[in-house]
Amino acid sequence: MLTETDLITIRRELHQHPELALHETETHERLLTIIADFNQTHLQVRTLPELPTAILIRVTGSAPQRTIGYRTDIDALPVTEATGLAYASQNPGIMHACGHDVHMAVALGVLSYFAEHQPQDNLIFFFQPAEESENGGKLAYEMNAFEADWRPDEFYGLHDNPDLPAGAIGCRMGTLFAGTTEVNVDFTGKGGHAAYPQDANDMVVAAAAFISQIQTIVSRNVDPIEGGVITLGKLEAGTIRNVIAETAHIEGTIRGLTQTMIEHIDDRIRDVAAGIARSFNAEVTVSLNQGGYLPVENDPALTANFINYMKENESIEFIETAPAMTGEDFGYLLSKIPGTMFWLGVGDDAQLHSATLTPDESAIQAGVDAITGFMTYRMLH
Ligand SMILES: CC(=O)N[C@@H](CCC[C@H](N)C(=O)O)C(=O)O
Repeated sequence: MLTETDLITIRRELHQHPELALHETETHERLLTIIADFNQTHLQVRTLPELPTAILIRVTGSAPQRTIGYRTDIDALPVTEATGLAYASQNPGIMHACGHDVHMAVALGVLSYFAEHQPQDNLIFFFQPAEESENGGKLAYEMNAFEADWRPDEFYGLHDNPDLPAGAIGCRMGTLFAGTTEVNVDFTGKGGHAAYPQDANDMVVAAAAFISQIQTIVSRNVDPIEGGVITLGKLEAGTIRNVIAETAHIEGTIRGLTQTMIEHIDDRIRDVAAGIARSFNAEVTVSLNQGGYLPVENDPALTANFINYMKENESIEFIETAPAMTGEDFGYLLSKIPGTMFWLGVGDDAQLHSATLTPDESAIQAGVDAITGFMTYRMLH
C-alpha cells in the first residue's frame, strides 16, 4: 500500500512530466508501472485501443452488491509553469496547472488501499485522459468502456480546490459545476495596405467590435440571478503593423449552470457574430462545441449519503460549497451513471489554471483517507 511519502513522490514525478489532452503517453506508462507493483490478486487492468492513454482497473469485491466507480483525470494544460519549484514541469509550456497530478496521486492511494484490502463491492477506477479539452470521459463512454462488468452502478470523482483548506472535502446537493461550450469564431475580410483602409476590410476592427459587443450578453441577456460566463482566452489577427488584417480568429468558453442557459448564450453568440459580420461586410464562421461538458449534476440520494458520511466523520472537515463556473466532462458521465462529484481542498493562494498553482500536498493523504473511508462506509449503507 502506498504511504504518504510514496504518494508525494509520485505526485511530484507526475508534476514534472505533464502532457496535454490525448497525448498523456508517458503519464499512462508511469501509471501502469506504479499499478503493476500493487497486489494483483483482485485486480484486472484494461486499456482502450481507441483511447490509448486511458486506463481502467476493476477490483473484484468479496461479496459484491454493487459496482462503485471512481474517476480521475490525467491531462495537463498549455501553461508555462512559474512556481520555481525544484520539481517543476520539465515539459516546456505544459503544466499540471489544474491539479490533475494531485487527483492521480489520490486515486493511486485509494486503489493501492483496496488492492491490499479487498473491498466488499466491486470497484472500477477510471484514469481518464482529456478533461481539459476533447472530453475524454464522453469518448470512453461512447467506446463502450463501461459495459457489462465494467459498468459502475454509481460514479464518484473529485477536483482539487485552492480556496478550501488542505484536506477539506467540499460538496453540495444539485449542480456542482457549470456546463461549458468551447467557442471558435473566424472573421474573414479583405487585407490591404495600412495606408489605404478605404480599400480593405479590417478584421482587427471587426474582432474588436465582436469582443466588445458580446460583453453585453451576460450583462443584458442573462438573468442575473442565474448568471453565466463568456471568457475569450485567445485572439489572433493580422501579421504585421502596416498590413490590414484579413482574418481574425477568436477562441473562448461559455459557462452556465443549466443546459438551457448554455444554449441561450450559444444562440446569442451566433446572433452577435452574424450581426457584426453583416455590419463589417465580413464572412464569419462560428463553431460551438459542448462535447461532454454538461453541467455536473450530483445525484440526490447518493450525494446525500456522501455528505452525510463526510459530515459525521470527525476527522474530515466538510464544507458545503456553492456551485462553481468551472467545467468538467465528468458531467457527461454523471448524466449516464448517477454519482457525486466533490472538491478536495488544497489550500493555495493561486487559482486553478494559474502558472503558480502549488497545491498543499498534505491534501493527498487526507483525500485518500476520506475516499477509502467513504467507499468502505458506502459498501455497508
Ligand atoms: C476544472 C476545470 O478547470 N475544467 C476546465 C474544463 C474545460 C472545459 C472546456 N474545454 C472549455 O474550455 O469550455 C475548465 O476550464 O473549467
